[in-house]
Amino acid sequence: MESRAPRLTCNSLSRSGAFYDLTYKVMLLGDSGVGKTCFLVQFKDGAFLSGAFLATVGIDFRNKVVTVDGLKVKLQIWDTAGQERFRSVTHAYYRDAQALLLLYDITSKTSFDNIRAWLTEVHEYAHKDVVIMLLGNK
Ligand SMILES: Nc1nc2c(ncn2[C@@H]2O[C@H](COP(=O)(O)OP(=O)(O)OP(=O)(O)O)[C@@H](O)[C@H]2O)c(=O)[nH]1
Repeated sequence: MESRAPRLTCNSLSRSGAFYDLTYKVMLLGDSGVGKTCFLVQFKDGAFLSGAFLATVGIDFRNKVVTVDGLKVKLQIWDTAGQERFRSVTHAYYRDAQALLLLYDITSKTSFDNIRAWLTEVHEYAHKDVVIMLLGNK
C-alpha cells in the first residue's frame, strides 16, 4: 500500500472548548535565535515577545484553530530548540508532522547557510511527503 503523509481527520473538541474538523501537526525548525518562539507567539497571540532572549529547552507546542474554506483546522505547532544539544530530543517529533517551517534570520548568513543541514535532518527523520516552507524572519 502506498505510504502517505499522516493526516488526522476528526470532528472533535479541543481542550479550549473549540470544535474543529481537522488537525495538523506543524514544526518550527531553524538555528537558535532566528525567532521561532517569537514567530509562534505572534501567530498565536498577536503579540511580539519582547525582553531577554530565552532559548527554548527541548520542545514545546501551542494550538491554534484557524478557519480554512469553511473548515475549522486545529494547528498543533511545535516550537523546537535550535541549539545542537537538543537535536536528539526533537528528531523523535519529525515523523508524524504534516508541515515543517524552516526559519532563518535574514540578518544572519550563517543561519541561512545552515538551512542545508536542517534539510538533511528533515530528509532523514521526517515523512517523505511532508510540506516544507522556508521563512526568512526578523
Ligand atoms: N528584530 C527582531 N527581533 C526578533 C524577531 N524575532 C525574534 N527576535 C529576537 O531574536 C531573539 C531570539 O528569538 P527567539 O524567538 O527566542 O528565537 P528561537 O529561534 O526560538 O531560539 P531557540 O529557542 O534557541 O531555538 C530574541 O531576542 C527576540 O526578541 C523579529 O522578527 N525581529
